[in-house]
Amino acid sequence: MRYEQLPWQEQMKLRVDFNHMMTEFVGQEEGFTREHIEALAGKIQAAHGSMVEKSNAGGMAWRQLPFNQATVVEEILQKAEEIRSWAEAFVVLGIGGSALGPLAVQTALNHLHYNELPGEKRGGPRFYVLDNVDPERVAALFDIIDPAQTVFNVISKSGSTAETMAQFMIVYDLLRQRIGADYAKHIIATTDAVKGNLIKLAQEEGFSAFIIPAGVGGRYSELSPVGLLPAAVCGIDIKELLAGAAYMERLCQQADVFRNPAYMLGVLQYLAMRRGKNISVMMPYAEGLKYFADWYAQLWAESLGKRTNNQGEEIFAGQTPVKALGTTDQHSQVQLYVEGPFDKVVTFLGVENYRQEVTIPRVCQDLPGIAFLGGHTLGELIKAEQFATEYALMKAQRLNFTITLPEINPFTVGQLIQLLEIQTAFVGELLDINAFDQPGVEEGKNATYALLGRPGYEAKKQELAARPEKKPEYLL
Ligand SMILES: O=P(O)(O)OC[C@H]1O[C@](O)(CO)[C@@H](O)[C@@H]1O
Repeated sequence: MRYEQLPWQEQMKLRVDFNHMMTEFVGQEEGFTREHIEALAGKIQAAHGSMVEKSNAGGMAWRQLPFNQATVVEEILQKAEEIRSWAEAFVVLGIGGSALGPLAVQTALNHLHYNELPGEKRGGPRFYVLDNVDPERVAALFDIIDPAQTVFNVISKSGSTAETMAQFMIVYDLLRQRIGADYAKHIIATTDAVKGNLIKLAQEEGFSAFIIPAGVGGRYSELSPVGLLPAAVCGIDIKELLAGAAYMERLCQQADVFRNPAYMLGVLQYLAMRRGKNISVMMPYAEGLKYFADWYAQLWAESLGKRTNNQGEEIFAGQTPVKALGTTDQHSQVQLYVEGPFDKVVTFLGVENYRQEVTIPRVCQDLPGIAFLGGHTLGELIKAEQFATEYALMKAQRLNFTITLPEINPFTVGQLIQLLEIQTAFVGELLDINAFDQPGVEEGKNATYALLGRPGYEAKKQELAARPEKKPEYLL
């Protein structure tokens, strides 16, 4: 059934307003018109065909996650219930897609001061994500948790990421010293079924493991056990999260290409890139969606930032993601967006109904400059500010569009994740690049291994030793 033939209740519960993308802004240099889209019809159809082909060949296994995890979801719920029965803290050790998704979903769907709530109100263990090896940050965490009352979820698709495995080794040693034989119940691995060191350790040491399915890369893994276990441990309804993602996936499967919201969002970004907009600002107008900007930054940068296309031609593709937050960054970045270079597109993530409301009291009524605020709610204020910022950008002919969630809940968050992942993959097809690898990070990893004396990296170590001394210009 075509998207528009779906009953209105089934039509997309996220609304996408192309504030200044598809509107017929004739005469406005920055507007796109339907003609721009239709001129790409052949390319859009080809990209769609390639998406279907790759999906059918199992290349986009992440698209099936909303449908094929019933068994593992039950296992996760059971494990979460056990952890919630005794653990005071749950710590994710991971980085990139192994950390940003859990952080984004936790922030969206739990109390914004979840860790500070009293235990009976929190209902589950305090939640921490350790996604760096800054010694001060790692040491600081151990100042506020008791390892004997903590579960550490080590998440690594490769099972070999230096940062995550270094954190693991610290925790592994500390737990064995502090707790002894039954330390294993304090560690849960989420990793590949066969690749890497982590699965081997789990099997040898007997700690629980959840598997990241083959074909699910880190930045596309939030709806796998990577995100589902931490969410379930913190009391988030993971079945609703998957239901929302399933809704969006079905919507994108049913809609024809020109009505597919993920595809259309992708086409507009593609058009913008071709017009030199090499910066993509993600600006949620909700504290709950703040870390979605961080999650999306990796998804967008690591998927699309590629030197060559599938033909081996050097194209240096990609768009620089910028994390912003409304209304906060109206007072730090919007000046640039309204008056600076015509080199960016702004995506607003709006919310129809905030889950809490606060009324501004009618005080200071003798000061007209602020008295007008009295009686309004903060929800009215933040939505007015969002609209005003969209308007200011549009007036300055700056490309922007808005994705609006009716409310932030597991269902809409699941939709948003699936929507943005499909959008990203589709732009990868339009650019004719591989959106699922990240060759550009290997050099840094290898240099790190060499500097730390990893066996087999001696040649790299010599190369590094021969490097020209880095002399900042001002020191010459
Ligand atoms: O889950 P892993 O294999 O530890 O990788 C962590 C992150 O590092 C990267 O591989 C980049 O180095 C990301 O793609 C990934 O999300």
